[in-house]
Amino acid sequence: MYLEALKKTGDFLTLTRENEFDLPASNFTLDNGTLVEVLDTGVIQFTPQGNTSKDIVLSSAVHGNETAPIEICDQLIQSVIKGELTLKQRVLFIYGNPKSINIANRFVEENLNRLFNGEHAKGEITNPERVRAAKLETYVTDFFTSVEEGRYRCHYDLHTAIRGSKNEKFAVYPYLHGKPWKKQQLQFLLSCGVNTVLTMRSAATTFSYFSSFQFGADAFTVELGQVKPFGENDMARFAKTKDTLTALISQEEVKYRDFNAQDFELFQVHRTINRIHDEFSFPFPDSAVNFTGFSKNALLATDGDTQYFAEVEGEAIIFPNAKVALGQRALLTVIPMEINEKFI
Ligand SMILES: O=C(O)CCC(=O)N[C@@H](CCC(=O)O)C(=O)O
Ligand SMILES: [Zn+2]
Repeated sequence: MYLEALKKTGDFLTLTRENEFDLPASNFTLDNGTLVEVLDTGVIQFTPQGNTSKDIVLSSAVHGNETAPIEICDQLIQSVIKGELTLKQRVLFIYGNPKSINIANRFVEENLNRLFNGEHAKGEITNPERVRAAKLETYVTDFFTSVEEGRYRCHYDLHTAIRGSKNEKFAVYPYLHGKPWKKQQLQFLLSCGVNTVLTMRSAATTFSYFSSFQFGADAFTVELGQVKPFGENDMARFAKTKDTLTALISQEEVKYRDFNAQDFELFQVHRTINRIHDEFSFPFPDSAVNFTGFSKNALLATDGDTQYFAEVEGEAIIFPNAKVALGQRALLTVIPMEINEKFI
């Protein structure tokens, strides 16, 4: 069995990579009383001894080539198992797509982050990502619902972006269906080094939307920088994120700075452009970074015979990707947004 090696090294990432699709469940208890439960490959749950008030999900490798978040979670998991970091809260760590880590690709057959909130079960298709999405939904559901109601829930799904970005770190706030946005969450993000937030205006099939919508968790997709292979991440650039996550899981209550609207750049999604045709292109080069703004009426994308033009002065591009599967999101555009009374 793998437990003896895991207890010694804390290296759950290697264990996950050696078992791309399945790993038998097992558990053990650390000297400090924390229960460690391996639920599956890439899924490990920690329950500290004594009272806890928060249920925290930290996911990475939903896209396998986004390595910096994987390295951050690897460091956190290792220090917990080695007894160097004592938890004060329940935590579920998830490496989303182990096989895609090994092949250093965004996904194996289908983008995992388009399969949550039940999307994995639609249609006749079966593939590794659909199977995994169903399992991950179950693990998260059990994690949030196996304890008494009313506890605090959050889920930070950590990513890095394909392109460079004017604003290096930014977070996607899933659509809240009219519920208020939380200033305290902006403060948490700022402490992570993330001062830029995009608010979504519609439901999605992302992992963060799933936890937000189904469980009322404070949930975000957090973009921490640009995609790089293992060994090429400058981990100093992620120190604030790692320190803030460490505090979140190892303290009873974390104090953030007082809220100041000027610390943030907020955007709202203006529109989503899906790729419908094989012939889909952007007029800008691959070097064009996220948050590049366009003049009103400038061409943004061409899909078959349809041309999309900027509708608003300064409309800015996020996640342009002309190679997505047909029917999927090829571009988001955003416009600035004020912090108003809908933030509490
Ligand atoms: O850089 C890119 O093109 C994609 C980076 C990435 O994986 N972003 C997430 C955002 C999810 C969300 O909208 O909350 C994704 O596309 O899945
Ligand atoms: Zn990603």
